Amino acid sequence: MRDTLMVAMPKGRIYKQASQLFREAGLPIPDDFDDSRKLIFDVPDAGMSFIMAKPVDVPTYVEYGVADIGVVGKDVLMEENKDVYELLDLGIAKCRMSVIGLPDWKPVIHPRVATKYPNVASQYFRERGQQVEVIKLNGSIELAPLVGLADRIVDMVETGATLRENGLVEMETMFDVTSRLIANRVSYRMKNEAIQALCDRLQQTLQRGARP
Ligand SMILES: Nc1ncnc2c1ncn2[C@@H]1O[C@H](COP(=O)(O)OP(=O)(O)OP(=O)(O)O)[C@@H](O)[C@H]1O
Ligand SMILES: O=P(O)(O)OC[C@H]1O[C@H](OP(=O)(O)OP(=O)(O)O)[C@H](O)[C@@H]1O
Repeated sequence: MRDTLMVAMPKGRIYKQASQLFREAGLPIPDDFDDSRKLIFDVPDAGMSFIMAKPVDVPTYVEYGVADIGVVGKDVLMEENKDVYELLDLGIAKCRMSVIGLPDWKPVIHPRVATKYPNVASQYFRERGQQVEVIKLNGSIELAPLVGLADRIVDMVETGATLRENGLVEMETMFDVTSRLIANRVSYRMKNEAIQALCDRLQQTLQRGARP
């Protein structure tokens, strides 16, 4: 097995906060990674390499052991349901998963629910004994109730700006979301010392309150 610790980082909105947290923990991600189009970065001094993945793909890279550890939102972790260890709540990229609708929405027998998270949504309504038809979309989810594609949506809310600007309301908060550190099951055993050391450094940084 490789000695280098391979870390799957999500591109996009989590990356900025995750890379800042890693740096605060003394794990040297060079600044020039931030604006680069490169997908693999080696940091030999730290014995680490980073791969830049689409957020939804991070659990896949970790499950297959291409990456030993990864950073991913709890939303994606629940939706993808991969066979990985969840090691640490990093407390970054905070938002929430909610059921959203138009303010004048009236209950219907078999509502249509549009979402990027069909597994999470299906499970949520199933557990509540509510029969719904889940429609998978890939973005601009708030559009669906506005144009009559769906009665409700399940989506992320952070500032609430998207809801306000589109005249939608949060009907139920399903769960809070932050980013998590995850590990491949075999790597966790074979590289336990290195993974545990990294985990400890991140945890100490979080406890120092350097991060939210
Ligand atoms: N306001 C927000 N909306 C959506 N996700 C958020 C928000 N704030 C934090 N997050 C976190 O960021 C992750 C999504 O990051 P990002 O938007 O960069 O990726 P993405 O969903 O692949 O985006 P896109 O498909 O638009 O490129 C989510 O999994 C979630 O954990
Ligand atoms: O509460 P807010 O701060 O407005 O954030 C929530 C919005 O941000 C996300 O969309 P994103 O920007 O990722 O675009 P998308 O619609 O293409 O997924 C999410 O899907 C909401 O639409």
